Formats: sequence, C-alpha cells, structure tokens
Amino acid sequence: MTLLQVEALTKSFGARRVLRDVSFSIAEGEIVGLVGTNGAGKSTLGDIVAGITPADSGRMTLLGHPYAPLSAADARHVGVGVVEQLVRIDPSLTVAQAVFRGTAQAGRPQEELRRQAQVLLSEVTLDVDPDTLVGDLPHFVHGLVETARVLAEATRLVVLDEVSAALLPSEVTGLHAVAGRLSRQGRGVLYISHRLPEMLEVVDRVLVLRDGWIALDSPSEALDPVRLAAETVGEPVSVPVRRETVAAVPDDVVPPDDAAVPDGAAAPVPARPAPSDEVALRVRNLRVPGRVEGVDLLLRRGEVVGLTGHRSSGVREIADALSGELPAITDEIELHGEPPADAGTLRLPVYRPDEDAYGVDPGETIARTLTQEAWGSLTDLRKEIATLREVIRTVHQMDVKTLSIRTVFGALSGGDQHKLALARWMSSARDVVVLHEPTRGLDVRARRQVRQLLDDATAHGTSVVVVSVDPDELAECCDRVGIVVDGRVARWIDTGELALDSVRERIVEAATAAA
Ligand SMILES: Nc1ncnc2c1ncn2[C@@H]1O[C@H](COP(=O)(O)OP(=O)(O)OP(=O)(O)O)[C@@H](O)[C@H]1O
Repeated sequence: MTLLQVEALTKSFGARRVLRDVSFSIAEGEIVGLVGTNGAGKSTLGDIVAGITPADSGRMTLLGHPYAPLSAADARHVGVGVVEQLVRIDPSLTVAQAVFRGTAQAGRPQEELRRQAQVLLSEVTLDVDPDTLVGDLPHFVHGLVETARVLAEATRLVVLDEVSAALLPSEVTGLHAVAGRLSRQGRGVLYISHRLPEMLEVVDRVLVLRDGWIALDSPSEALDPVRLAAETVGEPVSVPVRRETVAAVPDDVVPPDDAAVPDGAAAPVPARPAPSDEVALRVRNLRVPGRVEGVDLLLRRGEVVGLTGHRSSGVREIADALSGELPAITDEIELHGEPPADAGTLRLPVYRPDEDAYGVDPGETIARTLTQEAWGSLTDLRKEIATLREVIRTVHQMDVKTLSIRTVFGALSGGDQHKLALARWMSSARDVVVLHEPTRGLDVRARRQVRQLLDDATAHGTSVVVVSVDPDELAECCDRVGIVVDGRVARWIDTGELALDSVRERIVEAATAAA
C-alpha cells in the first residue's frame, strides 16, 4: 500500500525556485533513495515531508489521508520522523536523554532510560555509554544518536538526510541493517545520500532531483553508480585517472584497461603531475601514549596521502598529533629536511568539515566570508573590484547555487557551505596540511572540484594528509592510503595505476578485515 504520496510540490526561497513540481510516492516497507547535486533541494524536500518546512503549494497524503504537517512535532505525531543533515543536539543532554527526547519516555529517570537506550544504540552500531554527555561525542555520531531516537519513536516513515556521510563502511552497513529492519516492519524510508555506490546497495528505488523536478524515478537494480552519477548532474560524468599513469604520458591520455571509461561516461578529467621525489615531511616512530604505537610517515612534495581506520584505531590521534593538537613523541621529524621550527613539534594546519559552521559566521555574506582582508580595510576601489572578482570566480568555480554573493553563508545548502569553506581554507594552505574528509556530503561534480583544488595546491608544492572514512574519497584523492589498526599503519595501498573501483574495494577489504 502507498504510504506517502507527494503531488506537485513547489518551494522557493525568495527568488530562488528550489522545487518546481515534485511528485513521487513511497510504499510501505520501501526504501527510496533521493539524490541530486548540492543545492538541488533534497534537504528542502525531506524537510517538507518531515514538517520542518512548509511547501508553497502541492499536496501530500499519508496512508491515503491528507497530510500537511505544521511542524516537525506535528509530523512526528502522525509517524513521520527525520534525522536532519546538520543535526545539533543539546550538548548538555546525556546520550540516553537525547535518544528519548520528544518521545513518550522523555523526562523519565536516567536509570530507566539507560537500559532501553543501550538496546537502540547497539541497533545503530553506536558503541557509547548512554550516560555520556552529547557534548563529549564527536559530531559525526550525532546522526546515529538521532537514528536511535527515530527508532524509539513509533514512526511509519523515516527521512534519513545524509546520515551516512561521515560513517565508516562498517557503520554504513549497520545503518543499512537499521533501514532493512524498518522496511521489514512495513515502515518507509527516504534515504538521502551522495555516497552512490553504498546507497545502491540498500535502496529499492532511486529518485533523482534535478532543476526542481524528479528527473528520474527508477528501480535501483536498473542503475549503477556511474549511470546514477550522470543522471544526478544531467550529463556524462568524467572518470578520474590515477595520476602516476598519466605522469608518464602527459598528453593524449589513454586510460589503462583497468581504468576503462564506462558507457555513458565523459572523457577522463585531466590528471595532475606526479609528486616530486623531494621529501616534504618525514616522521619516524610517532607515538601517542595508549593510542598511537609507532607510525612512520613519509610525504613527498605534492603528494596526497590518505589515512583511514576504525574509530578506535588511532587514525584521528595520528592526525591530531601531526597538527599539534595532541602531544606526541617521535624519534625524528623533518619538514623539508629540517626539524620544525617550533621546538621540534609539528603544527600542521588542519581543516575539519565538522567544526561548527566550518569556523565561519553563518550570518555573514558569501562575499565577506571569502574575503581574506578585513572588510573595512578595502579602501582602494581597484583592490575591492579585484577582491570581489575573485569571490565571484570562486563561487563559479565551485558551482555554488546562489543568486548573489550577498547571500548569507548559512542559507546555502550543506554541500555548498562545505565547498566554499574548503576553498577559503585551501586558498591559504601552504606546504604540508591535514584535511579531514574534504569531499564529505558533496555531489559527484563537487568532488571533482575539490579534487581540482587539491590538484592546484599540490601542483604548487603543497603536500596533503587526507583523513577519511569514505573509501571513494580516498580512492579519488590520494596517491597512497594507509590503513590504521591498533595505533599503527598496518598496510599501505598504492592507488597508482588502479581503477577507482579496485582501489575502493581494496580499502574496504583492508579496513573491514582490520575492524
Ligand atoms: N532557509 C533558507 N533560506 C534561503 N535559501 C535556502 C534556505 N534553505 C535552503 N535554501 C536554498 O535552497 C536550495 C536547496 O537547498 P537544500 O539544502 O535543500 O539542498 P540539498 O540538495 O540538500 O543540498 P546538499 O546536498 O548540499 O545538502 C539551496 O540553494 C539553498 O541555498
């Protein structure tokens, strides 16, 4: 039976028409994927279904009854729950309180909530003590706490907005198990994600939102990730070529058999030059007591090295030690052959997408956000024009969906905020830097734009350590990927001369075996 029927929904924000005429349905027990480029309107659509945002026009029915929620609480009341994309839970709540907030059990004593929360948390594969304060949790697990909350509610339909974006492959498997369970119970799921290969593993049907319409409504078995990526952007997608392959043949690039261009795909993107032999960073026997047990790292000038591993593997601690946020012991550190100036301690610049609002004031305009000089110091008109041209160039280059550079940063879609924040950060990135999940929550075209940012930076001699949970991101961006297990790099995977699929498989295999 049809659970949700959506007909001719429209939604604009000021002059920006986001949803023009959106119609689709979700059957009981069906898991429906929703994809689209950054800013396509996926969250807006999810928010309308979940009662967070009202539509301008159109209508919805839930199990055949008119459904026009006035608020999220209203939607919850009739069984529609949501895990929002940039969810922020009150940091002063315990995890158990967070799981049961807004439900019939809210306000019950902690001892009572603890046991029930434990069951739900293990269902979403989140290994945390229910007494932990939300404020002490890393932000990437807030989505899983929210998923546990949705399980605690008697929901008929659940909107999962980018919950998997920051999850490890093993955690994504757990999330998919939860979606499967909801489906077997006859509940419906609207699953929003940019991680297309993983999405296709779990959904029954996929909706592609493009230019305000549902451009494709297809059973998932009729799709593969490359075709779906092409449908998402509305044109053939380019297939990245590993750069070592191309470095040997800079012009007239012919991808090796292994990297053959699939049907419907565009030409390969130009490859960047291979890294030089010059050593940018050498670290020997890096240790963080109790977390990192001795890691050797060698980063060449212009190289992008990835690190991945389970939450407790020590991978984050390695990154934090490199950026000087965690005290570490080493036998040797050299930056371009010299010990670091700061008493032998590394303090590499670090970018994290999960920092609150990316370290940017969400009420500030795009123009001000991207301007490096203090706004008031722009007293020379020519300089001001050049500065604003640069802002416009970045907005175009990163394909940000906005009608004006005076739009406030906080009104941009999640992906567009991240792209601009990263572009802003990378414009001053020099030498050796650490990037956490640089393509998190980005669509296939935006991932290429970020790769271009990395290419530009590495072509100018910047070397990058990428820390990530996403095998596709690691495969696309990195020259080598280290799998971290028990505080050591257990294995290096050289991505050169391998097709992305093979790299992805090797990373998933190695990371899963190590988990
Ligand atoms: N409250 C708002 N005020 C003004 N514009 C908004 C508001 N919310 C969303 N928008 C605009 O609506 C468009 C769609 O945003 P939405 O967040 O739905 O996109 P999305 O497909 O979920 O993108 P992403 O993949 O980046 O999360 C964007 O251009 C965004 O700037």
